Amino acid sequence: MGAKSVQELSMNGQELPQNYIYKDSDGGIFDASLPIMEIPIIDIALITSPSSSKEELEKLRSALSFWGCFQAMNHGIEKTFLDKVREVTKQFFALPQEKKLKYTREDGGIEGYGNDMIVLENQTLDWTDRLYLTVSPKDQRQLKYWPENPETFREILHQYTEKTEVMIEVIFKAMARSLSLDENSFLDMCGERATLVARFNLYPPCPRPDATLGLKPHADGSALTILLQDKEVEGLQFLKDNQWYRVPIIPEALVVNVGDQAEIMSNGIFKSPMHRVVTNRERERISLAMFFTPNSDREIETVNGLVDETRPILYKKVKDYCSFYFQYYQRGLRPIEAAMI
Ligand SMILES: O=C(O)CCC(=O)C(=O)O
Ligand SMILES: [Fe+2]
Repeated sequence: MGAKSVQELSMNGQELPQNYIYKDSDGGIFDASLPIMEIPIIDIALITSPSSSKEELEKLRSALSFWGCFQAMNHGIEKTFLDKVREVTKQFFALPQEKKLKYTREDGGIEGYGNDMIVLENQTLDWTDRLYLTVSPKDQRQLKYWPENPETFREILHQYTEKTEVMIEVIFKAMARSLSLDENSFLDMCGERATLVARFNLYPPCPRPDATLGLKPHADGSALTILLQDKEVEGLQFLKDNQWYRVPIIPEALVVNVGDQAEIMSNGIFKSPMHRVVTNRERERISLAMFFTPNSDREIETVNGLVDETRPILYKKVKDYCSFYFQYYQRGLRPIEAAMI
């Protein structure tokens, strides 16, 4: 890692480096008392079978068209297991710095442990350290970046991967059914070797929550993202009609959001929502995002059945979307705009 980790900066308690500060933040826009979001709650058990509850499917369609996200409950992953995932995440970041450096991201690489990647001069940096790992397909795992400490880290991540994959399949099938499409429409387009990437995020306490962001505003480049939030510390916010909303914590729930590639596949019916993470002066926050992304050699386009005279096609075909994603992200631009017709 070139620069110091955010964790080290946080522990030093010195003046914040200038490149973490938003010059136009105007004091206080990030930690203003924003409204709490009335984020829809979807019962996954009710959308699992082909004979799913019509009502719950309609709720899903409406949640993803309005907000682009929901809290998943009753998803089949034990509460105690989610706690274990949070625990190993915290334990990893709590290791002494020299132990974590073993997993450091290489220059020009994406996987591994590090802080915000610098792709632009004058970029405002995110107040976060992260560990980024491809978890599926299995033969794509680069185990040299997988922590061996805490001892159970790898096994828990492996199990969490399998559970998340089951959930993603259920959700994608239900999304298709909610639009009266064949249930495999979206999954088939993603391909058999779709990628699942785990991003563990640590947001250390920050002396200037008024002028820094844990994560700058962005929409995910994935098709779908499953997020495990910190159990106690809030920070995630979604944007809707120019207003930011705080996401409430439900410890046993997982936050699911549409990514740009599912917005494209659904011809814009499902929205890939803008979101950001604010920092906290006193407490650190962790989260784990699982990004489900079509294989990079797949052409992604609007699926059959979602284009007609009233709804013309909105997006071009895209391929290897994530390869240009970061350049846009760091400029504060939306990569999906490059795909708009
Ligand atoms: O930490 C969070 O709550 C959100 C993380 C996120 O949006 C991401 O990793 O893309
Ligand atoms: Fe995100």
